[in-house]
Amino acid sequence: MVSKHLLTRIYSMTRPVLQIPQPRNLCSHPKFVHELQTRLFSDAPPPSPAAPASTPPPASNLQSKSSLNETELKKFAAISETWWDAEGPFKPLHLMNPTRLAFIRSTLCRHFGKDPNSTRPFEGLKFVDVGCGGGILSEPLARMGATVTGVDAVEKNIKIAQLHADLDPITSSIDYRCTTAEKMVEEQMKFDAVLALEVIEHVAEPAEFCKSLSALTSCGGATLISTINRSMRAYATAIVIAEYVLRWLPRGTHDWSSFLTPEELVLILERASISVQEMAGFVYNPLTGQWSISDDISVNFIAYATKNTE
Ligand SMILES: C[S@@+](CC[C@H](N)C(=O)[O-])C[C@H]1O[C@@H](n2cnc3c(N)ncnc32)[C@H](O)[C@@H]1O
Ligand SMILES: [Mg+2]
Repeated sequence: MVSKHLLTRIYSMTRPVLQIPQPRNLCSHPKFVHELQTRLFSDAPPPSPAAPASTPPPASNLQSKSSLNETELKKFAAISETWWDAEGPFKPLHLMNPTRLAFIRSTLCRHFGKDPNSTRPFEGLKFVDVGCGGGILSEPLARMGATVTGVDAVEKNIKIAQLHADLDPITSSIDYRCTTAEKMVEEQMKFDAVLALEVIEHVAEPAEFCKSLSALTSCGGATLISTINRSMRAYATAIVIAEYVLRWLPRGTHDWSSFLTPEELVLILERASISVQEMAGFVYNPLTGQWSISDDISVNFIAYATKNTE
């Protein structure tokens, strides 16, 4: 286990050389709880009158509840052509895919009473892959028999996803759309399983986003969300090592302060009427170059949750 002290030393030694941004230390801020609540729940009550006057909430909290974060979307638009380059910026997702698919297959087969040994266990089920990017996840889900809708806010991603899916008759059935979860809620769309993998850390309003995911999930359906923990270890590995040392991802891909801890994710899902049933970590072994499922949720983690009945 890497100590916080050691990480701090590595950080202070490498920061001037690699020009790594300082993580915003929200935890030490006296109004941490309120700031966090404002960020997670835009309907959070104001701080108590006894507390010193705070600055007004950012404009985004006062305007629409759109999940779009233009700065984040520009990052993905800039690298959209590299989605299917297994050695490009999405290499970590390509490497992680078999492991996360194993978790999805196992939890969803249990949830829907399907045979995990079948080649097409998801036959007859409707899935939506929110923030599907180039379709790295949508395609194997379609191959496992699901009727898949893939949605992404970046038009270029959808074009790449469609082009790639059209190469195979099985995946060409995927319904790709350039839209958002909240717009699909307006269209009253429902799915047996709603998946948003590695997306929540890039959206504008995580709590509202979860409410949209919940509204898209049918009664008795399942929701799967994966993301990165807001931990010192995640800062050291997912940002410093992945972006600045190994340069797997373009610098600035991830903003540490946008990460959610597993506890925060459980809380915002609970408020969206979704109960987390199981969580697992994904850990990377640099010696084998492979990811595996683990109890260690300190960096990458996934939550399998079910929609509460009304
Ligand atoms: C890190 S990628 C993950 C892609 C895919 N889910 C996977 O794991 O292979 C994040 C994706 O979310 C998309 N995205 C970001 N914000 C979004 C939003 N508010 N609504 C829909 N898609 C969004 C980005 O365009 C990008 O393709
Ligand atoms: Mg990410």
